Amino acid sequence: MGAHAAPFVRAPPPPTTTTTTLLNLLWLNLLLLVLFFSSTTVGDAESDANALIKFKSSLSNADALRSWNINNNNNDPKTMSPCSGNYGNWIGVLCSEGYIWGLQLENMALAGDIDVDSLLLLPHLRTISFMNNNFEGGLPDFKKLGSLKSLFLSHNHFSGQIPDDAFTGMGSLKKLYLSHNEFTGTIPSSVAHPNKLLELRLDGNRFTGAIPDLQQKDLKILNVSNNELEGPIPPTLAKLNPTSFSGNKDLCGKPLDLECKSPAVLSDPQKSSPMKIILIVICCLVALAAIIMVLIIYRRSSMTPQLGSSSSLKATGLPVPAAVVVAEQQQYGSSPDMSVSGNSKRGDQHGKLSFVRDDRQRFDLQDLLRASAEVLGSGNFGSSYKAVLMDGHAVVVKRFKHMNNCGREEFHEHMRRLGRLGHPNLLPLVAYYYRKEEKLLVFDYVHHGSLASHLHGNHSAEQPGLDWATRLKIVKGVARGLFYLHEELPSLIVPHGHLKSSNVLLNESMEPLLMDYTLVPVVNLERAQQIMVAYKSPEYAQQGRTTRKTDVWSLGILILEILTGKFPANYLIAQSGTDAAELTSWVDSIAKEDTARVFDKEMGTKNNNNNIDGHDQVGEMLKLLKIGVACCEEDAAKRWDLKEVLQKIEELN
Ligand SMILES: Nc1ncnc2c1ncn2[C@@H]1O[C@H](COP(=O)(O)OP(=O)(O)OP(=O)(O)O)[C@@H](O)[C@H]1O
Repeated sequence: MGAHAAPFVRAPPPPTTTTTTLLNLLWLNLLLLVLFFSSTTVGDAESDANALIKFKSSLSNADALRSWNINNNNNDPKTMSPCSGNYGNWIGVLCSEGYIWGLQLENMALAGDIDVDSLLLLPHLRTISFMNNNFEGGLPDFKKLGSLKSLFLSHNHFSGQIPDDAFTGMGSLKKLYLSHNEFTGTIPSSVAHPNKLLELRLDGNRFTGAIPDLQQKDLKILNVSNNELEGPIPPTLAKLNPTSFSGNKDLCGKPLDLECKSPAVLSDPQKSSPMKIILIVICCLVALAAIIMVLIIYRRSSMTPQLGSSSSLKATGLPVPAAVVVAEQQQYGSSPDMSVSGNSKRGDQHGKLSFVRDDRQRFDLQDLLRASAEVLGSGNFGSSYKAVLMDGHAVVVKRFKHMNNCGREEFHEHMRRLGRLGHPNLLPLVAYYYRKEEKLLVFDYVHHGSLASHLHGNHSAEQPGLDWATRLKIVKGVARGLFYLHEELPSLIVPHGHLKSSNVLLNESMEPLLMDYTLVPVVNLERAQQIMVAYKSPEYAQQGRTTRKTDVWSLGILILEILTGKFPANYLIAQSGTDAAELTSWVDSIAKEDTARVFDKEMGTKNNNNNIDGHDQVGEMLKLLKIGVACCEEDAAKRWDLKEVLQKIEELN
């Protein structure tokens, strides 16, 4: 018997008085420790819950916060506490390891007072979003929350002058969104204080005066458009996009094409007043002409019958664009009901789309339905339509039919979570519409089509075959987008879940954009198991489970498809829930293939001798092939993790 097994077989010697005392002390300490920890966790949860209840009590319309309730009807201790680990039991509460780190109370028609003092009782709170509500009055005193990292207050009715020191001491603030409120007066100079500021949005208010001298080096997004600002743009902002400054009274300097007048001219009232009067008269005339034009256009459009209204307008519903009806009739043989009833209780009332992004122009379902539309295709979840809005902007509306097991709040929450994501290789969600039986998700239209069509479609001058450099760029972009999803969504087992070549779109510079990502939590499980790529993985086939490495496996299949130009066998049999064995043998056949024949001929093969970059192209292609095969390792435990895969892909030339 091994030495360390001895205590279990040999009876311990009778304890002496000293050992008994020591043992008792040890037990006491242990007990105290356990009591201390349990009391702090319970205590924390309790005080967090109380803080939130206090916060809620100052709101005047908090119907949406019904789940914020300590005396929960069913007395379920889990839902009586705001957090369980990383999961928020109460709506809009973002949790990490049992602590509240964020409040995301958007689109909830909230109004009343924002009681910042009660939020002070949440020591881990770092991000607050009250976007798209009905809050009014002056800016609450958020500077009390000195460790806040993000503050999103856009699309409310906050008004009045913001105190100049409103953001003093908020050294950790990275994102500040105050767009589309009714703030007046000058922009507080304290916005220049948070030196970590990355994003500042003040557009759509009535700020006057000059833009303060923002010195933040890392400022990535600044938008002060559509205010009443004037004067020179600080030189530190000269490299930003001119649209960030458009729609103001009298801004000048770079990046605008307007030179600033010399101070002498500006300060001489004698010289400037006649000029000003002439300008004001011209502006009034232009505004009058514009109003008349708008009225004429409005009258005309209201007299024109709506497209498709006769075929599908229901008592509470909305019409379908005629183009869609015709296209769908051709596709299905009959016209499916595309009308969307507006009988829900909240943000989606009256056919309203819920926007998850602040940087997009708003439109509603009516605009979509009035738009010229075309059916793009019919996927496994439903159909996708392209709609060109009145301003020429093209969007894609995707109908999802297999999400009806997902509750309203769960869905809203998930969509808001998707709305927070932002990466150059992710197709961003713009807006969504919730109805029990079907959901609409709105994305930007991407002109260059999908990777699948580039790899397997007919090639022409407009769409030539993809060369090696482009394929490598695509692989890198896909891996980066996927890694970002994994980093941002640590609590999800399969952050993408449906990675395949038809779900990778290409923009005009051939950068890949991932789409149909992060849908596993809202798609009905049965449907997900039938069609989603994650459920075709070897681990799901063998053990009935997916893991964090399941997306790595899908990436492997995609890499092999990109390199060989061959379509993975079992995707051809859509919806059949085929077993993973087919894909495994597809991978095996590629791994065993003669290297001279395995690569898609269309990408050409250059070696050291004729490659101007001095890179051995075939050598690099072989390295990527090895990475692809390694990602497809059947045993998930042995499979590389995504970080490792990304590192290896980034090393390729
Ligand atoms: N935002 C977009 N821009 C351009 N084309 C798009 C966009 N979204 C989808 N498409 C195209 O519309 C077609 C239908 O897409 P959809 O996502 O409905 O089906 P799928 O990707 O083929 O299958 P699945 O439902 O399994 O994802 C595809 O050809 C796709 O490339």
